[in-house]
Amino acid sequence: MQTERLAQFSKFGKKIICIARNYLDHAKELGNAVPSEPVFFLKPTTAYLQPGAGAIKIPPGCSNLHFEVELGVVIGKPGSNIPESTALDFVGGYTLAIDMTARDLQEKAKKKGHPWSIAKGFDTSCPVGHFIAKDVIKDPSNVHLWLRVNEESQLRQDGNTSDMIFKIPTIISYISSFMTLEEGDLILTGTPSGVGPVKSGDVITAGLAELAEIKVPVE
Ligand SMILES: O=C([O-])CC(=O)C(=O)O
Ligand SMILES: [Mg+2]
Repeated sequence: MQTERLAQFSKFGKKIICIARNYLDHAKELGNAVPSEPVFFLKPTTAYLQPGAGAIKIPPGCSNLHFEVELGVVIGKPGSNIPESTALDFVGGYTLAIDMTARDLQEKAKKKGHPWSIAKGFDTSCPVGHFIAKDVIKDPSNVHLWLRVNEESQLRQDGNTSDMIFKIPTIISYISSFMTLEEGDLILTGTPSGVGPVKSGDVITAGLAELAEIKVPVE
């Protein structure tokens, strides 16, 4: 049964494709230009940190590790050159994901024009929640995304997918014009503002409205 197979998306290891700068406030907070078409990068599947599977491990040489809470879209069937009009048919479900980023290593790479592979793709850089069946999220372009550090009363990230610059159909259509999407691929749709650093001993709690919540320690 497809739902059972998709529920294992983070174990059968397909692509993790991440959209960058998809929220105006986040592009601004890091001083980045607002993109005129989607910008994306990849994480290896070894970046997955399964729910409850332990801690985020700070990569070597990183002293500024940032969290980025994001809505993850799990692809349900293969496709390439997918038109926007049918793109949502390729969505198999959703998940909550954190795009952990070694911000200092990313800044260094940006300055040199180097790829972001280490900054974004180190082991444990993609903590995920459980699979959320497609019909549970009726409107993926209106979902509350939030993130808290430790027991702080103030949320660090408190956004809504309604603020995405490029919506899910555009993202799927654009990616699939270059790369065939496969069942079990995960697309991270970008982070809202409020990204910031965590250190060893912190605990990140993040959620998608009341639909999903994950608690991940940093080590
Ligand atoms: O590192 C960044 O700011 C790009 C990114 O992943 C995002 O916007 O979600
Ligand atoms: Mg991100």
